[in-house]
Parts: sequence; structure tokens; C-alpha cells
Amino acid sequence: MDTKMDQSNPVEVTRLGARGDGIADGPDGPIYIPFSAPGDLIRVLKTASRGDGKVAVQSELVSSGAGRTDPPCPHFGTCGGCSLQHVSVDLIAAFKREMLADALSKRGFTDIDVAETVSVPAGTRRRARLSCIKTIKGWVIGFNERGTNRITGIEGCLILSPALTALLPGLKKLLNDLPSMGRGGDIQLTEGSSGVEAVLFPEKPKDLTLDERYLLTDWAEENDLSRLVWQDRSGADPVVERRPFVLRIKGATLAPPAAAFLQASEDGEEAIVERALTAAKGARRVADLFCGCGTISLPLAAAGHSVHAVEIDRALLAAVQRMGGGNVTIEARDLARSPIPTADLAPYDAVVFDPPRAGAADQATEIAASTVPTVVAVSCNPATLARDLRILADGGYHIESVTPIDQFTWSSHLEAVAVLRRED
Ligand SMILES: C[S@@+](CC[C@H](N)C(=O)[O-])C[C@H]1O[C@@H](n2cnc3c(N)ncnc32)[C@H](O)[C@@H]1O
Repeated sequence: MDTKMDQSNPVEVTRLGARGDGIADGPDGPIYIPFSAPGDLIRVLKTASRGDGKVAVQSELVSSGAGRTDPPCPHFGTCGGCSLQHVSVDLIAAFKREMLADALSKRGFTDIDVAETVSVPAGTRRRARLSCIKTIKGWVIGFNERGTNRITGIEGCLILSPALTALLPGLKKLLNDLPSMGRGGDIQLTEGSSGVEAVLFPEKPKDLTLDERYLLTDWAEENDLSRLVWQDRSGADPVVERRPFVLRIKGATLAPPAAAFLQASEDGEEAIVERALTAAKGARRVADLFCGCGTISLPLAAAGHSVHAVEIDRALLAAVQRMGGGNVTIEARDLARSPIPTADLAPYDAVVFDPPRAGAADQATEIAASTVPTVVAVSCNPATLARDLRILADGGYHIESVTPIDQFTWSSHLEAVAVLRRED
């Protein structure tokens, strides 16, 4: 239920919260104030309950804090893609580092020296899933608005790489002539080393007509795409592959299947892989768990390690095997239901794990009881990372380093890499 606040007393924003909202301490607990920055004085006009406090649903900026900056994008505030454009880059880096330190301290790690944030600049995001909807005024393509299903139409986007942004205006025209797209769906764009992959996901399964195939093929040609894929619930239809879609990283080549998981930016990927390679130096046998299409496995193999790559998705594994040569073995396995048991980890000199947001508590428990000398934990969720590190530390691992990698510019998301060594 909304409540009116005393409007005469502005409150001071002292910090940023996990969702990127500014937080002020009110008389009844924290007040979360969207789009505010530390140091701001804010008059809160209307609130609603949220968690341990309140969220401001109507507020007025009285004066700006030192960390506030002008948001560069005209869509900021409505488009749900970014929540932190109004905060300076330095402050965002400090906030992300603190966010990781906080998550760790909640699990009892109070004396860990979290490394400086590796910040990936705007304009370098190489992978985006856009929503699209047909309206009476034409197609709208963009990201969902914050907290709603509405789509903010965008003509450009400051977080995406120039190659992806350049495709946005032409996409609208393309959809006009593509009846099989129905009333809407998603479009995933990924920039690889051989050009852009575009994957169209219609809301409802539909076979393309011959004319639509010609249209899409011409569009791929005009825009020099690497490949264009039509993907509905019945499967992926590779309409055109003008050049094999590949990504090159640290002496390795990845050949992901359509719309495969990839790290959001090349710089972020490089920061992760570099840390895994450094940590694994001297290790002969390495297990890469939740390996995806080989982002970490293949550079490890290229560096001469013998890699066992494990993943639930067989299409991704097939891509790892195809590109890995003799240094890589693969295993299809659901690591959440059936983690690799401690005894089977004995042959490895290092284990890398990079699970989805839920983390890998059961797998961490098996590793914690093992004799593996080195563990590298990669995660996009500080809370589950901290939980998994606690399991490993209780099993006798020492955290050598933890690095926040901010490859989700202007959002409150965070990637991180931790390196652990067995103490005894
Ligand atoms: C965050 S991605 C990491 C992929 C890869 N390491 C990379 O950097 O590109 C997580 C991967 O875990 C896989 N995965 C999800 N649930 C899984 C499970 N229960 N068992 C094994 N793999 C799983 C996903 O298919 C995805 O490839």
C-alpha cells in the first residue's frame, strides 16, 4: 500500500543497493530510491513497502551528490536495460567491488582483499537479446521497461557494440516484410570474430515461406552477417550461413551453435579466461565444469592443458569437441542433480566451474572434500558465489584472489572470478 511521506525533510542517499537503487536511511528503515546516487538529497513523496524497508514511488531531486552524472542515453529511465547511467564510472566500479565484498562478508569472509573492479567500457557488449512487438504504428524493437512487459523502442543503444547498433534501424524494416514473425518475439544478436549472428525467435512456431527465406538471405548479404537463424520451439532453422560463425580467443577458436551462451563482452571474456589460464599454470589435467561452448576449455587446451569439459547441453559439448582436438574430452552431465563425486576428481590438478546464477553448491561440496590443488570459480551471482566459496573454504581451500569483472555496464549485474588453492 502506498503511503505519503513527510515532504518537508529530504533524505540523503548514502549508498547503492544490489538492484542499483540508491538507499537512504529513513525513520522506519531503508528507503530504496530508483535512479538516485550517493550524496543526493531527495524529497520522497510517496512510498510502497519493499523487503526490509520502503521503495520511493514518487520523489524529487533536491540536490545532486558528487557521484551523479548526466545519463548519456535518451532512453535511460524507461528502458530496463540500464539502471546506473546517472552514476559516475568510478563510483560504479567501487560499488561493484563493495557489492562483492558484502556478499563475501555475509558468508563470514571479512578479511578478503577483493581486487579492483575490471571495468568493461560501454559500447562493447557483443551479445543482446532484444524483444520486438508489432503495434498499430509499426514494429517496436528494444528492451523491456523496468518491472513491466512493455518494450521501450530504441533506435540505438550505447551499451551495444557498433556492429550490433548498426543493425537496429534495418531490423524494423525487415520485420515489416516478415509475416511469419507474427505479433512479436525476440531477436538475439551476437558479434563474433567472423561477423554478426542474428537469431529470430517468433512468439509462435511458424515455417518461413520461400519469399521470406529470400528476404532474410538478402538482408544477411546486405548487412554482411556471418549467419542468420530462424528458431522456434520446434528447433533452429539455419536460413543462411555466409561464413562459419566463430570467435577467437587466446589461441583458440570457438564455433558456438545458434544462440549459444557466450560471455557478454570480449573484454569480460578475456579477463575471465586470463585468470583461469594463470591459475592453471603447471596443471596437467584440468576439469572445466559448466563449460558452455568452450570459452575456458578451448584456451586451456590451446595452452597445452589436457581438459575434461562437462556440460548439460549436448549441442554445446559437440562444439567443444569439434574445436578442441586431442587435448579435450567431453562429458554430458547434469551437474546440479549429479555432481562429479569427490573420488572422480582425484586425477585433476585444477577444476574450473562457471555455473548459472543458482551456483553449484552440490558440486562445490564434492570439490571441497577432494585433493584438487587449484579451483577457479566463475560466477554472475555474488551471493551464490560467496555461498560456494564458503563450502570450499570450510573444506580447506584458501581464497587466493577474488576479482569483480563489470561486463554489465550500467546495470547492477556483476561477474566475478575467484582462485582458490588447497591449503594442505
Ligand atoms: C554461465 S554459463 C558458462 C559457460 C562457459 N563457461 C562460458 O564462459 O561461456 C553456464 C553453463 O552451464 C550450463 N548448465 C546449466 N545447468 C547445468 C547443469 N545442471 N549441469 C551442467 N551444465 C549446466 C549451461 O548450459 C551453460 O553453458
